[in-house]
Amino acid sequence: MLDVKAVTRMFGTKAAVDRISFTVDGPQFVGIIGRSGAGKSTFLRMMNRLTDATSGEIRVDGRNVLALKGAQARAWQGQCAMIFQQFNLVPRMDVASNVLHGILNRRSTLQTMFNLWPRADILKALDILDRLGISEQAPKRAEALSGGQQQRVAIARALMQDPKIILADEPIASLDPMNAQIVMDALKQINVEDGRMVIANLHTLDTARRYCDRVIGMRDGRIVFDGTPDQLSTGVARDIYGADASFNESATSTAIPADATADRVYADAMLS
Ligand SMILES: Nc1ncnc2c1ncn2[C@@H]1O[C@H](COP(=O)(O)OP(=O)(O)OP(=O)(O)O)[C@@H](O)[C@H]1O
Repeated sequence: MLDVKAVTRMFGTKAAVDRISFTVDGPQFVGIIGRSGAGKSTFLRMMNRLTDATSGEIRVDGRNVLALKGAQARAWQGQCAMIFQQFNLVPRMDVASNVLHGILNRRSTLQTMFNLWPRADILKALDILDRLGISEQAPKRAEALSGGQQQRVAIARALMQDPKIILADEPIASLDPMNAQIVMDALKQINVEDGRMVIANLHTLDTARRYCDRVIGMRDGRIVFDGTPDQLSTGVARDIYGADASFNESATSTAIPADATADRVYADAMLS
């Protein structure tokens, strides 16, 4: 489904991403970890075509999305929706309109100017907000919501595009542990229930271990680990982060309570 082949991005003489290759066969939840500057954001931005690659290919269902131009590139951006650490909502606009803006590029300028949305789209937006547990926030301004709620609005806006792939660049880095867990649960739910691939840059090991099917570790633009959460030992993590023997995992933790009860509730929710 996804085939990343020798993708490189140079900034001057420095390779921010250096010939990375990997394949993902199904709709997995993939976490990318690594210290600041490892190249994680640059990779996601290339995949979404916000940044051009210097060389390489990213094939999705056989098509090299890095070669798409103009309208085709914009259509691809709709199929791999991106969510960001800082939510990127329009703060003074109501929540429902923010969600509807996910399909802005499918509408005429006139419709947009008069804020005219087809009834079916409005109902779809409300359904998505309901699914994410925030439908009662629909009429409020986005800026009036908590960070966790705003990130769920951003996820709703992404879902409005009906994307195949969701790219999440440090989606919980600005959130407290409780909201971080709610947002990660929402992403996992979308991954499992809808079969959409999620690729998330994560800054904490415990989150990667808990939510991902597969973890890719980057260091200095290269992939230095590619495996399952079980294989992500402290020694491997130390390598990825380029740390010495004093490396302490808790330094990369958001301290989301990972106790047995929370895990069980989550597993039950997934199975029901
Ligand atoms: N527009 C740019 N111009 C020049 N250098 C850049 C640019 N964007 C990124 N870089 C450099 O590329 C390297 C990778 O940056 P990138 O943001 O992808 O890393 P990251 O792993 O996402 O880190 P962080 O978690 O801090 O965002 C860094 O050395 C960064 O300084």
